[in-house]
Amino acid sequence: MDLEKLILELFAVEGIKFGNYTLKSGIEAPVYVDLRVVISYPKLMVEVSNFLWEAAKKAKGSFKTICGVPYTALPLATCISVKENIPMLIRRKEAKGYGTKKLIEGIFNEGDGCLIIEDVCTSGSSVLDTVQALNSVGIAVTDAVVLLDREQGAVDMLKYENITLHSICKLSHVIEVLEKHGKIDSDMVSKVKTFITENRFKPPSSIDQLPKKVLTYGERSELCTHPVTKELFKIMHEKETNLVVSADLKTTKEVLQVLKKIGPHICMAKTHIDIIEDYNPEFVTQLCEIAKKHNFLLFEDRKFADIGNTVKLQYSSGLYRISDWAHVINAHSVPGEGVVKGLKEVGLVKDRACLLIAEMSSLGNLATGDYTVATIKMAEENKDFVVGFISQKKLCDDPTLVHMTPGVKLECGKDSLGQQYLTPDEVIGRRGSDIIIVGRGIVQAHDIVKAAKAYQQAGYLAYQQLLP
Ligand SMILES: O=c1ccn([C@@H]2O[C@H](COP(=O)(O)O)[C@@H](O)[C@H]2O)c(=O)[nH]1
Repeated sequence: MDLEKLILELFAVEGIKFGNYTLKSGIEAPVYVDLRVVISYPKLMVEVSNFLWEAAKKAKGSFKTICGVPYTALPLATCISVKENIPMLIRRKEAKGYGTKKLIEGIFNEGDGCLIIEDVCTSGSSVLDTVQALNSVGIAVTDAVVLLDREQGAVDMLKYENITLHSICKLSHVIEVLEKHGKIDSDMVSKVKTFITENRFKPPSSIDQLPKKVLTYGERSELCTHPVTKELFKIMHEKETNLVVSADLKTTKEVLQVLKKIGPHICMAKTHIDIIEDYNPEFVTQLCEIAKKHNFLLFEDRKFADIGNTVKLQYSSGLYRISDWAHVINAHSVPGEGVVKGLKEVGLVKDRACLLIAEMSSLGNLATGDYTVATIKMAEENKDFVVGFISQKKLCDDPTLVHMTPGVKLECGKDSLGQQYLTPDEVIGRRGSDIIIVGRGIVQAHDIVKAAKAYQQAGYLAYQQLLP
């Protein structure tokens, strides 16, 4: 079967449909691709998998196994595995809560290469989720093959993560073939073409794409109009640090002791106030005194995630009265813009600031793809209060928005509960984030001052190397 015939068959079984569709992201689209239908047409499924295997021959990296992106590509990978006698791995969407708790099923050795099999790519985020799961158990991925590339940014997004995407056909070719065979008219062709160009996901800035002149923290402070970011960049510039410590300790004494010792090396201290067992208002008074003395800001990592009215109360009232002392708080965007509006009603008059959680460091988290894109938009539309992101990389080029990255240690790795660590050099130097957030790497160190200095130096050096 040639490619043209394959496209016509996929259209005939309604794997590709035209009309008005609302996509998962809420975007209205004139075309809908749902290749789940192929499992009902075994011969077609075999044809699709043959095409995928042909594309796999273009892979530059070597691979010993293949892995289909769940769920639609699982049967396609199975067909290839059986026909080509190549071992397969299965990625569980959630690690089992019982038995072996494996995230990746199948036999492999650390360092093995794996080829990703996918049916359709839009932003590439589903492929990336599978890559991350494989990487977390030591499997390397360099290439992915996909039947249909919707041409909405997946190639660039994956390239940014060092994955080469090989597609069998692109959406623009599909519509040309269908028009040629009288299946759709020219109006539909131009609608789909417009849709493709207007709905492209942009990859985050990589180091090669950073503006030629990287602004210094001092210059960024000058550009900021929000008092918190103005102050934060000024502190970072003056103290020569992009380090935030996460003081995740259970007693007021421990938190205060740590901050007294490492205060000179940080630009901000992050708390989880509800971890503290002997909380009292006097603690906050002392916290503020230390912050003032050592010139750092306070960030309560409360991760608000409720309707506007509730977060307003949680922020202003209760035992902790967070808005009275925390310069910065953060929120999930999952409830919609109401969460920002509610927090803003409390925080704006006090010159407080909010970060939106656009990405997370933990394995298998859902803050990816369209969710991250929508979160960036929410931040950009609320810049009077939202001053940046919790993210794993730089997400937008606006120098007045700050990117803060948790999950940092001097060596890459993970903990037993899904936390994933990147190095300061990777986070600041390669991924273009502004701030490293370090918890256990410092507070559980034998010598916390020595550890804080090491993180301060590593983070700041990575930043300096970006400067012209
Ligand atoms: O995606 C996220 C968001 C927040 N955190 C928080 O950062 C620290 C990290 O602590 P480590 O000891 O360095 O792992 C912790 O307070 C988390 O709640 C995160 O890790 N990932």
